[in-house]
Amino acid sequence: MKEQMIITVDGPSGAGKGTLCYALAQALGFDLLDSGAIYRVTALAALQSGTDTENEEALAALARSLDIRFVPQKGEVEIWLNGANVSAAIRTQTTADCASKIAVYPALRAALLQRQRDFACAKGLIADGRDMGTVVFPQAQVKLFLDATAEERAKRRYKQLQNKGINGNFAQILAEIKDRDYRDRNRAVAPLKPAEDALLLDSTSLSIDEVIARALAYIREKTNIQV
Ligand SMILES: Nc1ncnc2c1ncn2[C@@H]1O[C@H](COP(=O)(O)OP(=O)(O)OP(=O)(O)O)[C@@H](O)[C@H]1O
Ligand SMILES: Nc1ccn([C@@H]2O[C@H](COP(=O)(O)O)[C@@H](O)[C@H]2O)c(=O)n1
Repeated sequence: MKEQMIITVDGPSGAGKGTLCYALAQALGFDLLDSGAIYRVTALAALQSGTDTENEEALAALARSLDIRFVPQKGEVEIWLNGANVSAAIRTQTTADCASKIAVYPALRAALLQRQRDFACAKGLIADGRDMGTVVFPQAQVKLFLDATAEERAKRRYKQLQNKGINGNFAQILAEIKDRDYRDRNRAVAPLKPAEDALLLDSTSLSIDEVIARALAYIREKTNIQV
């Protein structure tokens, strides 16, 4: 059987994981797993259904029951929950905060584990998240940990909002990033941390193209992929 190639990209919010993973998936012709979207969809489902977001077992049961679909559409991937397109609804700050709060629960994480592993395929997979290299795909052939200072990540988010016509509050964005970092790095199960065999890539003073070039160079070094 052909070996399933998996490349993991972990790191904190705003480090540029989504941007890098999309570019790698395009360059290599691999599938893409946005695991954060799965946590966000679960958070949205909890908020919409009135599930108590402090009730670990209720959240795990909800996570097991969700019909989540990733639908490729004109170069983007739409995310559908129980028959509704929730691509925009899962990107709000409220959903992001709720996702990082419920992501601390071991039973919820266990309920989502196989759903993420099922993305591995013969085509190859780029997996974007917090625990891709440490927990979900410890067997991955290439592991990257993409980081940047909290200030730089807040600047990126601020600019991203401006590009959408939204005037964000820099201090608030920075505080939200730090809160999410703290929860993600300090939870008991699957905390955000580099896998022991991951390449650490600090993107603070690198352009997007420089990050992509370094990642591709490392992939060439670790595998027989010619890109
Ligand atoms: N190296 C870089 N230099 C400047 N801006 C960047 C860089 N990498 C990504 N960005 C920009 O930063 C913003 C956040 O990037 P992205 O969404 O890829 O981060 P992320 O790590 O996936 O965040 P999250 O985990 O919250 O989804 C985007 O607007 C993106 O264009
Ligand atoms: N593998 C993952 C991915 C995400 N999370 C949690 O979900 C939140 C939202 O993730 P985004 O990447 O879409 O911003 C994130 O803050 C994490 O708390 C996770 O725990 N594990």
